[in-house]
Amino acid sequence: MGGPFSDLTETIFADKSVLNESYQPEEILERDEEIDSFSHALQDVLFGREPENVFLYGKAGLGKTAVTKYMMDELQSEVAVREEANDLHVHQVNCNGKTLFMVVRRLVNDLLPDDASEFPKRGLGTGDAFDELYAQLDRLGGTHLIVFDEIDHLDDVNTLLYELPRARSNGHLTDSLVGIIGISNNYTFRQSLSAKVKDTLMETEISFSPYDAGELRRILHDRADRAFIDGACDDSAIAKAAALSAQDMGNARQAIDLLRVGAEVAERDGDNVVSDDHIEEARTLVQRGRLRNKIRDQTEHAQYILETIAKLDKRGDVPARSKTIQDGYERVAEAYGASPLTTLKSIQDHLSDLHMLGFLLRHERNYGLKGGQYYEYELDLDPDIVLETREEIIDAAD
Ligand SMILES: Nc1ncnc2c1ncn2[C@@H]1O[C@H](COP(=O)(O)OP(=O)(O)OP(=O)(O)O)[C@@H](O)[C@H]1O
Repeated sequence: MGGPFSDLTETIFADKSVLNESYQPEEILERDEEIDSFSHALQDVLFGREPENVFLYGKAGLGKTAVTKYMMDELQSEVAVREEANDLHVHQVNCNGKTLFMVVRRLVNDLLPDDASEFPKRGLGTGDAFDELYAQLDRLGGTHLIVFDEIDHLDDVNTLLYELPRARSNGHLTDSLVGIIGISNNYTFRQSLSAKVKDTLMETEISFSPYDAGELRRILHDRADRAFIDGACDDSAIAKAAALSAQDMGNARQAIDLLRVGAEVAERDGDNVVSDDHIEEARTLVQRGRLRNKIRDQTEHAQYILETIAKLDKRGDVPARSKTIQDGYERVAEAYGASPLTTLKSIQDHLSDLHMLGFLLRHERNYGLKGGQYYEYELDLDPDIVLETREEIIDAAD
């Protein structure tokens, strides 16, 4: 008798890692113009001059990170064979959830020699961290490109963008050159900068637009050729994954996810070719996965409220008024041993946030002759997803 794995003799994958999030494609497709502007902005690096600052804008999954990584690798190889070019150092920091001090400190710690002690978390200020950063950049010398991912999340971004580009002219840097690469999902980021920074920040802006179905098809074909053994993926499956993602934000990450999950479904079913049907099933699974993550990201009380509305939904008691939801919410919170928020207003604020985030539908009602209005709410997603996700969270906490 065979064990649980003994039936698994065949696989449709030649190299499944090609479909992983961490895979860096050797070739970037369909982004020639963006790569062109990027090379222009950075060309000074090859001549030992200070590069322009570069800001990349675009929604999720449009290739900003992949293009940046590709450009940095290409620039490194080119610098290696150019006499006029300085040594090139590339540093990367994600700004999400960090203060300016934390970001500068992170850069300092990445730059410090291995045997040096870390820059302290407490006791020194942002100015000290900048001084140490300049000292380390100069110690290493050469050209430094610093990639600030999710730069729009940084508090006090104006100080960063005022300080760093001027470090040389202000005499803080003498032996090194520095260029900033900022990545942001938010197209209005530039408008939010102070006038002083806007006027003086010399930068090239590159905006990444959503991929259309044809572009996504070519990106997926290229991946599929590497990921699958010959003939293991129908062209129509690729066209379907591309079309679905093009309709929904033109996100390449989503398209690749659909292909990977579709292939897993095919494997699970013992089919040796990935077809449209597998992609269709993958669509539901990927959507559910995304919703689960979105629910997990909510605060504890917002999750209690979602759970309450899911339970009301199962009983057929929706749409429901905020007072009804509050009553149910109090029971749910207490069942988890939490003290419920006490005011109706705080529940209404949560309901309004959850509506804005797309979890809830909101219906405006009138009191009739008395005049005045109120709202009723119901879930805009399958209540089972909410209840299952809550169970998973509780099980994991046990
Ligand atoms: N033009 C492309 N050619 C090949 N692969 C691509 C291309 N664009 C995106 N990808 C792939 O799609 C996925 C998402 O791309 P990437 O991480 O670069 O997006 P992003 O714009 O940085 O999004 P986010 O803001 O969510 O980080 C990655 O796996 C990446 O390799």
